[in-house]
Amino acid sequence: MSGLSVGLLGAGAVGQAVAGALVASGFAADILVASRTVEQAGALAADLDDMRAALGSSARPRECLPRDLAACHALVIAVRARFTNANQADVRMGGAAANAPLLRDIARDLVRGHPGVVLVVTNPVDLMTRIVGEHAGHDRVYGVGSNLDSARYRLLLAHHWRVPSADVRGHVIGEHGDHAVICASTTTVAGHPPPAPIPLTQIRTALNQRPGRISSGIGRTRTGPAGAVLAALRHTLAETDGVVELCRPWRDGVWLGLPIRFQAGHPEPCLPDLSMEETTQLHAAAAKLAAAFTNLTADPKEPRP
Ligand SMILES: NC(=O)c1ccc[n+]([C@@H]2O[C@H](COP(=O)([O-])OP(=O)(O)OC[C@H]3O[C@@H](n4cnc5c(N)ncnc54)[C@H](O)[C@@H]3O)[C@@H](O)[C@H]2O)c1
Repeated sequence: MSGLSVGLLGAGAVGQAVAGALVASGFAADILVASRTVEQAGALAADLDDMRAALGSSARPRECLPRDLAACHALVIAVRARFTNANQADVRMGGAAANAPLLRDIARDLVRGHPGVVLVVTNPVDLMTRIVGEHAGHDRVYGVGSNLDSARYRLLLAHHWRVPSADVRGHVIGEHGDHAVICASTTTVAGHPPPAPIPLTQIRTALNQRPGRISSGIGRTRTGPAGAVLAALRHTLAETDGVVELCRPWRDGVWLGLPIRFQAGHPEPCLPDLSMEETTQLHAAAAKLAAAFTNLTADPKEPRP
């Protein structure tokens, strides 16, 4: 058990799964939960306490007000504004207008001056992470999403080739959404080029359909994202060295998913060599995110930082 404290804002599906993973893994000593209401936060803290007692874990979960998250080593933002998502395609973008003002307020009230790492989960995560990073003027803000896409990609390929998923190396970068870029040209299996061409269309379709398939069966995706948050915490808080795909600033101020190499918590982007097609796709993702961000900030309700 480390002496780390992790603050969680948002006690919904993802927040619950992240909190459960934190208690079960023993990653953090203190787990602080805040949400839209103190009742929600208190209910999750009580449920986590039951888990802690059943497991004999020494983690200390407790509810708090959002302002009490200010001193945590890491703050995980998994809130979602109330809205109905009418998007059939580009589903994550459907939350942009509703979530942006909420994230801007959180950036101003909680993230500005926060001493620790800040992980943003709220979708569309590349836009929301940029809002938080820019409005707070905080340089340790990361968005979680491309590492989940990458984990799913490696898993799908491992199933396809019937190899252990740990043998598959490869990244999904760019947007955590419809403009995700599969880095097929640098994907390897057990350190070698793939045994056969990657069935890109099939894999892309499976990646696109996976969240919807999970949500239609169990309501929301939750434990997959929780795993991605925990992996991000381990790297950003210097518990593990290695590469993880997270949303960070790229070119011209655009934030998108990139492989980041962490050494003792220090981040260094490490973009692999891209084929011409992958380069074109990454630029298209950046152009889409830049335009979407401009649209959001052009809204008079969403002033520029
Ligand atoms: N980046 C990823 O990989 C990924 C994966 C899954 C979900 N998500 C996103 O994460 C977000 C959360 O998803 P969910 O399924 O947990 O949603 P949810 O609706 O189940 O939970 C959202 C929680 O946020 C709380 N909340 C709302 N406004 C708040 C405020 N002002 N202060 C504090 N808490 C507030 C709500 O009370 C609720 O508990 C969504 O935007 C979702 O799209 C991202």
